[in-house]
Amino acid sequence: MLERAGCKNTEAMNADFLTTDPQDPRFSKVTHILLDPSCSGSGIINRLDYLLEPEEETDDSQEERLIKLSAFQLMMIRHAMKFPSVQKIVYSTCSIHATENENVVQQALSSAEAQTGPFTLASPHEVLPTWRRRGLPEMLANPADAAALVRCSPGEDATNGFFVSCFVRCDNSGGPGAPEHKNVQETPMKRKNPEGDGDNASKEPGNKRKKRKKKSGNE
Ligand SMILES: C[S@@+](CC[C@H](N)C(=O)[O-])C[C@H]1O[C@@H](n2cnc3c(N)ncnc32)[C@H](O)[C@@H]1O
Repeated sequence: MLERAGCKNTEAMNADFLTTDPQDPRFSKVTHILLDPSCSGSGIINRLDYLLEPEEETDDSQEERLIKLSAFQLMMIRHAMKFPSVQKIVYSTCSIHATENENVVQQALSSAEAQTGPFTLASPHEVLPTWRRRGLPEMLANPADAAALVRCSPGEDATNGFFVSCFVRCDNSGGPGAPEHKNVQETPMKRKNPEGDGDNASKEPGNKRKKRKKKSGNE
């Protein structure tokens, strides 16, 4: 796949990212990390879904699965933040659930690794600025951060459901490289309805569509 994409300066590794040592000299020049980890895949619209019998999945079991996935996703971001030269980390999912999206981003921003980096969200003008649908403000400690997040809503954006965020290491000095806002707030998680009950989420057809066969993740 890398070859087909024309990548010339890449080396594929078959390894568990969480077991890689950020201090390994091989990674000392890693400046950018693209993290697209396993997720629920709830944003993927399968046009053949209607042929399958919906599998009963209780709200509790779905919630439990999302919580497990989000804990893993958060671990991946926190691990990425430990790489000494990393300047930019893009975290994406093909999930429509705030549990795997805004909530993970919020927890990552409040993590010890983000404070140490320090890392914050890239400014909205650096993250697909012309894309209209942004994150869910009501799921974030600082609602203004929603503008830095990108959402794609199946059925509304002619796409599958997708979510993109971008963490950047900020300049501690407050100099030209410093981002406009810092992520120093603790996380008052708004998780009563983690699937997003705000303006954008309530319009997401993916939240309403019929239950799909349970998958372990979109791997
Ligand atoms: C959503 S898919 C990525 C799809 C990829 N971006 C593409 O376009 O083909 C998630 C991938 O993360 C891999 N993955 C899950 N846990 C991992 C880990 N701990 N270390 C490395 N890769 C992992 C899965 O095997 C899977 O290939």
